[in-house]
Amino acid sequence: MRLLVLAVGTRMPDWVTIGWQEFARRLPRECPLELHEVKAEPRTSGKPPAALMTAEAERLRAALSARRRLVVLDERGDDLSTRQLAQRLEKWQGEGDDVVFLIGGPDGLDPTLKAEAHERIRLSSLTLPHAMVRPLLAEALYRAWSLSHNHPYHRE
Ligand SMILES: C[S@@+](CC[C@H](N)C(=O)[O-])C[C@H]1O[C@@H](n2cnc3c(N)ncnc32)[C@H](O)[C@@H]1O
Repeated sequence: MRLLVLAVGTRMPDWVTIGWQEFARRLPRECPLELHEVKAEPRTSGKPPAALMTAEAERLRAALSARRRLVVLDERGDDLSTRQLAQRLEKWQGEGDDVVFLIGGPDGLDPTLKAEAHERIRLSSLTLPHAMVRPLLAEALYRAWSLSHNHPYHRE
């Protein structure tokens, strides 16, 4: 199983890239965590947020492969404990599909993408900056993997 994070926005600040890499590189070869970025629509275009999100959704869809489980990161999604996330990862691994985690841009994700997703999860009830979600998600996935594999990073 591959874990792919598909995110709106390129040219992230260094702290985002460093934070992402810090955790993504810890995942083992049999469960790699990869990042794929699509361009955000320029916020200077004067387009309304819905039009910006539609354009970004087209780019996200173009980057999606056919056989994958789609998980949307959304502040209104389901709350998962680390154990629940670990159980999800184990289940997805058993099903054999790659898992794609979608992170929206500054205005969020187009509602049609949210509707298409198999799951919607949140990392907090707070609205987080989209850039910050990347390292937080990488850490959460590494922690969940650690729990499943009895790795000292997270044991219960
Ligand atoms: C600034 S937020 C967009 C907020 C926007 N008002 C909305 O309704 O989605 C940008 C992206 O970051 C992610 N995000 C923000 N807060 C999150 C949270 N608490 N949990 C999970 N993902 C979050 C989502 O993917 C969202 O599309």
